[in-house]
Amino acid sequence: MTLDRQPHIQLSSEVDVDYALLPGDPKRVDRVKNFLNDVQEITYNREYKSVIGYYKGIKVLILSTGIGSPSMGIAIEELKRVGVKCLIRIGSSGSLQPEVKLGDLIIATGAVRNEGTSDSYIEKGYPAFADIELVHHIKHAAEREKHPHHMGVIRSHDSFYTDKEEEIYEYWSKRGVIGSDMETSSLFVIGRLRGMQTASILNVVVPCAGGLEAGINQFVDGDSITFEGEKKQIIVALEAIVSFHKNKTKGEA
Ligand SMILES: O=P(O)(O)O[C@H]1O[C@H](CO)[C@@H](O)[C@H]1O
Ligand SMILES: O=c1cc[nH]c(=O)[nH]1
Repeated sequence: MTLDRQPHIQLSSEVDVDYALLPGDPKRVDRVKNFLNDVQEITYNREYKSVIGYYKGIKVLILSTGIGSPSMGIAIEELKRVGVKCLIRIGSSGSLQPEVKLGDLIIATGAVRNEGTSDSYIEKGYPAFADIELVHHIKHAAEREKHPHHMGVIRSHDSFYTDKEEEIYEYWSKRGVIGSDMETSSLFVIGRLRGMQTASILNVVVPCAGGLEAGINQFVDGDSITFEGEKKQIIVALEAIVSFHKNKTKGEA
């Protein structure tokens, strides 16, 4: 794989794939493998681990993007250069509303741009919002799975441990924001600017009332509720790709 090999993700256009799932954690890439056929491990450079496989006959790339928006931004740019068209983040998140429970899924329709990476591209007035067509397919897939899910605006941030975290969470919670992560807003903004279709499905691993460290530690240790949420998030993302693809290619045959 040397032709136009990208410096960080270490992939080239030889991957020849339209769809990518983007977890943050490289370990999640291995867990997605269980849902795919004909899996091929491709690269592992820095935080970027990639595999390719097939789900119901459709070729899908899984690439981890690490923690935070700078590494997400790099991944998007390099994926664009190798020809990927459609990106779905499968991330973990905190809840900002009591009805959004551990292991529930959040389908982000938009995201508050509290990260700095998208600012290096375009002024804050530019909205971070998901591709409506993809969201439609994700919503229907989540309904078919009968898994609790919530649609709404989330907040993407750059830090966990400032002196104002409680105030910040309360501020956005009161304004109806339902969850928080670190990459969704940059995915929506940079992806849109580069003409890609993007969406984000988040598995809630930190409860609304707090307990950040405990929540993330339990998820790392394989807590059953949040691991079930992760499985559902993977199935929903893959099923959404299948129906999106069918709809796109309808009438082409
Ligand atoms: O589990 P992932 O997808 O990495 O997502 C969340 O987890 C990390 C922080 O613990 C951040 O990347 C955040 O967005
Ligand atoms: O607030 C939170 C909780 C979990 N993960 C995040 O990125 N943010």
